[in-house]
Amino acid sequence: MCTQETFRALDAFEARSDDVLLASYPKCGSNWILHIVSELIFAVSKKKYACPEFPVLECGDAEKYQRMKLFPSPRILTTHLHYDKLPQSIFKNKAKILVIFRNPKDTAVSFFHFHNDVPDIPSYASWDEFFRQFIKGQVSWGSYFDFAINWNKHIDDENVKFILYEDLKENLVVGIKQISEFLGFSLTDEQIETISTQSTFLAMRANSQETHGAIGPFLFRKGEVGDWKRLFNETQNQEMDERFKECLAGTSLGDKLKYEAYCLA
Ligand SMILES: Nc1ncnc2c1ncn2[C@@H]1O[C@H](COP(=O)(O)OS(=O)(=O)O)[C@@H](OP(=O)(O)O)[C@H]1O
Repeated sequence: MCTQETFRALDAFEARSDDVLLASYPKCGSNWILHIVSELIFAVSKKKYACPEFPVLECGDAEKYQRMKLFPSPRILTTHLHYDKLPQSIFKNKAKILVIFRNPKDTAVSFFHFHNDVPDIPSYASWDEFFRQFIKGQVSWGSYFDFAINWNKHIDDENVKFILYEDLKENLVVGIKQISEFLGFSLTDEQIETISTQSTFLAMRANSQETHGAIGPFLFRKGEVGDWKRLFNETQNQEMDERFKECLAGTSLGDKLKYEAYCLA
């Protein structure tokens, strides 16, 4: 899905100031935010947002970026690339960036199920095997913690807004309002309510075959906070807690992730 040619071509990708980039480690909720931002754009422009390309910026053939030059604005781009691998034009041209984070334990569990549920991607022998690789950062798109450490340095950057999956679960209306304000949109409370109703897990899962094809039900699997409790054993909990402490405790992002609330049993 990410060839060397595509990566080389990506370096020359020309971002626009009205592009919206959704940056996240895999399984942190990028399809959720993509849906919300698409609906916000629809509410303000009355034009259904349709992306003719697979939305993940780094996936696809090397000619993809040429074709993308023809897309009307605003374009929504998603990426799982680490900060230092993003094309420079995103920063130079001041595209808006939403960075989506989710607690590392639920992220790992979601990632494991995705690998083992979806027929066309490699599966792991067991959860224990996946956990070992996840902690070492030897999974697709690398280490969750490296991704987080890099983004933590940019949490206060202009044109960047961090969103927490768990905050959205707690209060979707407030979350959508914040995203809308960050993007400079002005919507009524009623419009925000409508988008919120269409963006719940149940609503998105019910539509998932239509919106995402056969992969839909795997992508919209459970949508819960705390699912990690079913898979993590005591040693794995300790290992993840240690890693969090080493990498993120006391940082701005570490505080924002509310690890105590969401990751301690
Ligand atoms: N509306 C809504 N509400 C709550 N949770 C939601 C929603 N939409 C997607 N999800 C959950 O997000 C997880 C998938 O993350 P991504 O979309 O980032 O996956 S991917 O990396 O692009 O494959 C995956 O998490 P798990 O269910 O825990 O596996 C999805 O269910």
